[in-house]
Amino acid sequence: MKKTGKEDIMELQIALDRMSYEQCFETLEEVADHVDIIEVGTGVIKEYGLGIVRDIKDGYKDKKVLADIKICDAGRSESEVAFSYGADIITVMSFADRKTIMDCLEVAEQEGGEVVVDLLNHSGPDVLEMLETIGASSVSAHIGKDQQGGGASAEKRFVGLDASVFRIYVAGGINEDNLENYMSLDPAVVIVGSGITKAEDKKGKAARIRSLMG
Ligand SMILES: O=C(CO)[C@H](O)[C@H](O)COP(=O)(O)O
Repeated sequence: MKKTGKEDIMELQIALDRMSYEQCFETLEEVADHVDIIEVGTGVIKEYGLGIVRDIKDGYKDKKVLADIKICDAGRSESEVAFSYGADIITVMSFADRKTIMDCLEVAEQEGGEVVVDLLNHSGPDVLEMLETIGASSVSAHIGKDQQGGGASAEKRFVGLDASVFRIYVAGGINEDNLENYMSLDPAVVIVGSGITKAEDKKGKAARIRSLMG
């Protein structure tokens, strides 16, 4: 998949994290109409296995499903397995070996899928240059759960990240009140987890965030 430009419509990705199998489906029943991509979170996959990715894809065939498997080694086999369970998109960490990331990209190309390189804690100019060189087109400007509240803005944390080079996903404690802070990165995809899943009215919250995205 190649990078996208400003002509594309910004997409909303719901992140299903720290939830039971049943809660994932209950949440999707409420919010699916308002989201483009369903992320099956790392912890959910650790608890229920990749079978839940298959079950969600079976239930929501018209949505893209991202398996947030955060690959850091054995890129070829890990990505082959995730795609075989119906994932449309997988994740690999930017600190992984260049070969690991390249193998993920190669498998995705064969499968018609997408690889998002997660920039968590590792996003310097050398990293971005390497990713561009090897043909990675999607990256996630991700502020991790344990980094949130640190004060640094998304723009300051991801200096040099260019939306004309990469299809940018933004993630990390995003909600309707702070969404604006991430817009300077010119994202193609906004990832929201707890900002929707912890709300009383999840459907309303997803609709509101979607409307704020323009
Ligand atoms: O790991 C993630 C993305 O890679 C999380 O799913 C993402 O940070 C969204 O969750 P939250 O909005 O609750 O921070």
